[in-house]
Amino acid sequence: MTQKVAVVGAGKIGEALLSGMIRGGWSPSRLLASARRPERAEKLRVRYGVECVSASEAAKAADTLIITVKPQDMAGVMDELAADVPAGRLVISGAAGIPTTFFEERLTAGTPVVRVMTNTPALVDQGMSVLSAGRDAGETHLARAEEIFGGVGKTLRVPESQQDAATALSGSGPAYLFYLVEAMTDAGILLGLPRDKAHELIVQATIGAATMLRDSGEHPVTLRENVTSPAGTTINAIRELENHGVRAALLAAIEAARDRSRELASGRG
Ligand SMILES: NC(=O)C1=CN([C@@H]2O[C@H](COP(=O)(O)OP(=O)(O)OC[C@H]3O[C@@H](n4cnc5c(N)ncnc54)[C@H](O)[C@@H]3O)[C@@H](O)[C@H]2O)C=CC1
Ligand SMILES: O=C(O)[C@@H]1CCC=N1
Repeated sequence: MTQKVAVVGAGKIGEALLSGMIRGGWSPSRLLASARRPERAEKLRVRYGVECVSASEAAKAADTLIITVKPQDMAGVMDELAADVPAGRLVISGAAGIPTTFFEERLTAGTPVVRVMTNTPALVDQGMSVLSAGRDAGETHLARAEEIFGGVGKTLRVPESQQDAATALSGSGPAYLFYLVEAMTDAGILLGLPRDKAHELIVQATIGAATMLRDSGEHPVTLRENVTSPAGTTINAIRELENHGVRAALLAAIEAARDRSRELASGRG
């Protein structure tokens, strides 16, 4: 396949994708990157052997153009490159909130657009990428996006109406889990453990629990019940979590993330 893929906005997510594609066997000669800062471009060149060009050059050369700039920068980038995207090329947006119509309105009529919400575990090939087709994108375009994002983890197709919810759950999800690990490590400190030991205990418990969630086929409630002995230690902790409204806090937090995604869509930066 001679397809060329360009990543415009090679920050955290853009770099995760580029590095994942290279780990997955893509030749750097089939990849292009566009970064705003020259030192960033140089770093990508040295680290991955990927050629760095302007956004508009990337748009002209790529069969598939992936745009991973911040939602607030998306209008500016599209002003810069939309006219340079040849008809029929695939445009993939990795931005939170921004709907496919935003791109369709700015690109040549009929340009296929796919919206993807990935997450930072893509850096370790454990990403979760949620894909939706825009008006003019079909099976081949979704399959091409899946080929790229599937190299750095799992993919799932959803209707675009579910993208803001997916963003709140799996896009932001790693941050909530890191936050929990951080708070649980503090709890270890409170109980007198050294920080490095508390960290190690929680990280391994997290990896073990995540593996069970993925591989055991059991419902999370069953897995939790299996830990929770009658008159044991765990139920005391669960009572405190309920007393402090942790479940309600998570519902409210994830709803707030969904709402922010909607705000970004309406241009409220
Ligand atoms: N960080 C995360 O966990 C996730 C982020 N996203 C989405 O990915 C997108 C990127 O997020 P991050 O990678 O975290 O941000 P970032 O700030 O690390 O990367 C964005 C990059 O785009 C570059 N950029 C801005 N304008 C440019 C232009 N005109 N030409 C070339 N490069 C330009 C910036 O210099 C920066 O390096 C956002 O839209 C965000 O909503 C999606 C899923 C997860
Ligand atoms: O916080 C954000 O806006 C981005 C989108 C999902 C994860 N990080």
